[in-house]
Amino acid sequence: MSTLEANASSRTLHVESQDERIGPAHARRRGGGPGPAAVWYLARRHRALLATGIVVGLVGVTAQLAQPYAIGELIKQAGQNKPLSASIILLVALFCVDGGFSALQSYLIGRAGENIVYDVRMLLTRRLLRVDLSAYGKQQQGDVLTRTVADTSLAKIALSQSLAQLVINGFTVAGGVIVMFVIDVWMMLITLACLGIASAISLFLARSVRRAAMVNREDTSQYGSDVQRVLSALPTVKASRAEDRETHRIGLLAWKARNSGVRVNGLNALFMPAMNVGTQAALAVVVGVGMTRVTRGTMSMADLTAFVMYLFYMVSPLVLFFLAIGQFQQGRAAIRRVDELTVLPQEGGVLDRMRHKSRPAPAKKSLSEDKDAVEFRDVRFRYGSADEGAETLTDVSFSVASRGMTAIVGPSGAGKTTLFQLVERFHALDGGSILIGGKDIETMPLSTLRGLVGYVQQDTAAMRGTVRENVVYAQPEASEEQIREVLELAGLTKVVDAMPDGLDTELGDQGSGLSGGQRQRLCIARALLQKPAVLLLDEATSHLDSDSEREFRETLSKVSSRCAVIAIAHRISTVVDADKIVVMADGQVQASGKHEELMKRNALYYRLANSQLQAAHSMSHTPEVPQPAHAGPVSAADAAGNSL
Ligand SMILES: Nc1ncnc2c1ncn2[C@@H]1O[C@H](COP(=O)(O)OP(=O)(O)OP(=O)(O)O)[C@@H](O)[C@H]1O
Repeated sequence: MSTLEANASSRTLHVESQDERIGPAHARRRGGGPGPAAVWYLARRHRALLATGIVVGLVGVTAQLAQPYAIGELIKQAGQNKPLSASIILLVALFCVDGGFSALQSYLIGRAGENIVYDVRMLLTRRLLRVDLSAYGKQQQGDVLTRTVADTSLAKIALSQSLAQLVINGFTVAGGVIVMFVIDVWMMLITLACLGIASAISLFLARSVRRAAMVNREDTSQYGSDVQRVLSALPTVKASRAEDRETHRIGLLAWKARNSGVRVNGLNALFMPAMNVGTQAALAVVVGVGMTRVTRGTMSMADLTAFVMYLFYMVSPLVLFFLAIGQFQQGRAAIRRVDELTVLPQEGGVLDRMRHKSRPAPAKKSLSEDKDAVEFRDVRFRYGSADEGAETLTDVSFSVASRGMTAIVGPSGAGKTTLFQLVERFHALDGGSILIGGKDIETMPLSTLRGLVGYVQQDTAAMRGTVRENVVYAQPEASEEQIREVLELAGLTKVVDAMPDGLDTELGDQGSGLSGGQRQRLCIARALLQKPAVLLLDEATSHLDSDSEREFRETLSKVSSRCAVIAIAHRISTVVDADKIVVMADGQVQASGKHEELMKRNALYYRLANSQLQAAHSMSHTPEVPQPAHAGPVSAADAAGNSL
């Protein structure tokens, strides 16, 4: 492990140990409402570095403030023909302290900022990877990305640079004010009155900037989400000739973001004039009143000159101070957006994560042959709340033996995929229970559960990376021999051997570089490598040609002698040999049994199977399948959309 990796991982562990305290704890502290201030919590952990940076900056500012005095002394010494060496050394020392300390301050504040943004991004990464899928499904992916990348950067600037600027320039202004008070109280009160009005206007502007910045962040995020939506479906956009339509639609969002950005800039731009008008007014009044008092003899010319010099000296820090307020307010808008992401519900809950930490997944993944591998007991589930529609699954009950293949068939939308997702605990049940090896999955740590179950999804998920990385994704420590074995089982050996770099060939996003069928087989190889006790295959053969599917069926029969295979299948050829077939419709189990039985006693199964047998018959001229008395006509929809 490199030093960089070692540092990162030790830091990650440190941050991880504090992770559980963030979010819920803060939400509780504020009465359970939104805005858990996780970002502030993480920023506070770097307060020592921030404070050091600010103190170093203040030393630099003090050295800067002392320079006019040292120059005055030098001129005085020169005027009196005295030796200049001491004054020159003092002046050079002040220059060096000023330069050196301001460089050190920038470095320390920048470092603290990077530490904060690292911690925030690690927190977000962990939380997003453990997010409850139902909650995540409601988010726009582009928006999540904007919050994770762009908003965290803005938060970093606010929590490091802007905060430091506020303190250092605030100190400079306060120092100047005190010196000016010492020179002349009345003149200072007049100055404060003029600057006070300008400051009040600036503070009002700062609040408006924060509101406008929040709107601008949302608009920019919407634009980002839409660009992401279109880019992720670019071939569809092109094939649908939707480029102009999408350009127009995204253009409108870009225009909206542009307008809110212009508003933020406009409000920001008012800062300078507000302060300039204030300082110019103060200067005019100070010079007018000062000259009158000098004429009357109530103020010396030297004091008036010093007073005016300090007034000039104060202008720049004062402007920077208010600019930092504006920048800080923009950052607060970003911080709020990042905080909102940190409170997305997490799957499994704290208890599960604690169990997971103290008790890693067992190495042995086979289930006892005596017990059912999976048992669904009166499972009820709906997406969303009760008033959002009917139940997706109603009282689903069936069991799956620890060896052999169980096929699930049924019309599109019957709830088959949902059933698999419930086994993986992607969503919580509304009623009933699911048992694996006789144990309720709710009582298992997620890592144990998901170690027992291999899942090949309907939309196969290959990733950017090498073929090897894709295959070993769930089992990173797999040996070369094990990888070769599963590639052979999945019928990928020839494909991989023909690739330029074999197993180390790079694939693009979503596994581009492979055909749909090859991607599907890659995902099957990945699931097989895991040696699961239960293998869930969601239409895993839909992209395979007949030869590959036949080979894969042979693989399945080998695999199903070692574990339970549950396959959602849309090909009759995959289903006929299954040890058990479960027929689902409208979220309920209609019937279960073997192919021959169901052909005789279940009308839905008969229709689903027969549509394919008829199609096969018309292609191969095989004898017609006899229709039982109860069977209805086969609709085009049945033939096209059914999972069989
Ligand atoms: N994330 C979701 N949010 C809300 N409703 C959903 C979600 N996913 C699925 N559904 C709904 O749940 C029902 C069951 O969907 P599911 O994907 O389980 O069906 P399926 O039997 O696997 O269909 P197919 O054979 O077409 O894949 C459908 O009516 C679908 O619209």
